[in-house]
Amino acid sequence: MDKVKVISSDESISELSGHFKVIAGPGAGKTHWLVTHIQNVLQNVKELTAASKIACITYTTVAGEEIQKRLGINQNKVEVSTIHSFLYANIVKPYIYLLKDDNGDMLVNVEELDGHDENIATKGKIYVWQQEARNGYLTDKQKIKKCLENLDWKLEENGINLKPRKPYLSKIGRYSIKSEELLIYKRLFWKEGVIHHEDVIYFAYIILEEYPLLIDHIRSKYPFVFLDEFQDTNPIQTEIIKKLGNAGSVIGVIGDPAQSIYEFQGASRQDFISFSLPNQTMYSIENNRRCGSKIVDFLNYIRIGDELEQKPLRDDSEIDVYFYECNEAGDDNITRFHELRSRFRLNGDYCILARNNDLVKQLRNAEAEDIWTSFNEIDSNRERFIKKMFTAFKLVNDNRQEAGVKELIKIFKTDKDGILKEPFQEYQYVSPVMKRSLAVDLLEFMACGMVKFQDKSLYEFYEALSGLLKVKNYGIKKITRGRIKEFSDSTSIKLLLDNLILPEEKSSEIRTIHKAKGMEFESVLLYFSDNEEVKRLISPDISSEKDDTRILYVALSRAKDLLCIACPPLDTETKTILSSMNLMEVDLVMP
Ligand SMILES: Nc1ncnc2c1ncn2[C@@H]1O[C@H](COP(=O)(O)OP(=O)(O)OP(=O)(O)O)[C@@H](O)[C@H]1O
Repeated sequence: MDKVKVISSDESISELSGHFKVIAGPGAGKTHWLVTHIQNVLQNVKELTAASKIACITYTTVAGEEIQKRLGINQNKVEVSTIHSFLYANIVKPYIYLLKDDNGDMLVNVEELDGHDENIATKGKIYVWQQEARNGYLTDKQKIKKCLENLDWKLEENGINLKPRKPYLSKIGRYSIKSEELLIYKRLFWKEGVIHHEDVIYFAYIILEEYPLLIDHIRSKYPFVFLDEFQDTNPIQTEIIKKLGNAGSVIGVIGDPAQSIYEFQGASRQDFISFSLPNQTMYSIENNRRCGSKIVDFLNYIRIGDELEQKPLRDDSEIDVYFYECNEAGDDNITRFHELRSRFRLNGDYCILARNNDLVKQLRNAEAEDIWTSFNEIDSNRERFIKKMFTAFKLVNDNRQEAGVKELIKIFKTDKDGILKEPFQEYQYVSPVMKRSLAVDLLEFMACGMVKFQDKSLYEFYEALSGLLKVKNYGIKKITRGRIKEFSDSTSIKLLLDNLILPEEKSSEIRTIHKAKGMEFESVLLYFSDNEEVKRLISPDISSEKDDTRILYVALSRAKDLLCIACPPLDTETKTILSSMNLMEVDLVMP
């Protein structure tokens, strides 16, 4: 095995022109190290020319924004982006026109292509698909929808195949949906210029396979490519990065195998562990600068069996790890966590974490029913339009102004001549500059009016919006009758906002564990909905093929000072075991 050099997050490495891999646990300072390393490369290497840049790939846009901020927003020699944005901008957008279908036509409608989007299996889409795939004998529409909305590309020995994320999803009654049929579904979207998030990686791979000379072009544009959170890379992405490395770019990957939590998207901790390029140097950072010492001890217990044991560096935080019992998600359970925070005079940021979106909704007291799916079923154009508006509103509330404006600009979807699409009225032209100006107007409209609209209906909001756009000489189609009228009359703005959970949220206090990846909070409450989670806490398996223990580990390691776990009712034996693990029960110690 390669020799691993132990470094600290303050330590620069001297070899700047070779491939490297850094393995470090939570709170080790990986981001801090990466930013320093980039600065080091900028100052000291000669491979960077006027025409080339460092690519810094982060897992989320929020993480990228943080790195960009630390580098300085004017730092234009570094391109910070997610892997999807990087591959889209450098490979897919400029070269997808090269890919042809069996008839020699372009595989994707390039004129309509505008970023990537969800592939929502509406009733209309399923109908057209069944006509084209001649599989009208499949009757369970719910199952069909679930399968079509869970497709992903898998790298297998015979190439890349399109499959549902779980094999059982392709079983509809006594039939199985075949992969050719799934491709027909994808092509329906591609013909409209809509490519899915996962299609970006697929297309990038296929383009580079068919046109290998392009790799040299990308290598010369990006002589250095650094990837953070590489434990969650998917195999196709890994292959693309290897191609770049073998072509001559210096590849540096950073991550923690114990925090690999995207198995459902094809990531595996083993891929990170075995990722290797010629003469790659391995480093590890063993310190934990984030968490108090008792939390680090507890994290080491969960990580047992792994090579890395963390050393706590903070000597100013010695709060125990706590647990308490609760019946179900609700305000009461959260109140006890806040009591504990005030007992320790912790009034900084906090986060309440749960395993999935349904639990998050319960904890937020939001409706579990998916109101946005119903909206989409009834009127997908208006749903897209309103969803993007509300997403932008939430982004701005999260202090992400530029991301909010970008999101809003997307509601002005046009054809190649700049003519707006539904729900805008026909024959209205909009220029790119005008789109931005309208986006800013809409943001202002929401910033000033959203509080007043909270309890109003979607219909009233839409009417007010229509009035605003009219003043700017743009019209959206009126809602007059039918199911959309009923839906918009009976749905409040508050309900829509509460049920809109963004893929990345910076400031929401209650979120899924996956959305807390890479973040830290003064206090963390981890909410367990069933006893299986407690069993996992007692008998963790960090190296398992399944992600469960690692998801738990990611959650626990977000806490800087206070870590508390809310469990379902426990039997005496379990409580005794938890105490022997140095977990303190809140009721017993609270006054
Ligand atoms: N050299 C350093 N000096 C002072 N503080 C540091 C240093 N390195 C990191 N930190 C602080 O330690 C904390 C953890 O750092 P960071 O978020 O980079 O960890 P990480 O390794 O990316 O963790 P995770 O894997 O959990 O995302 C942050 O609050 C960061 O500001």
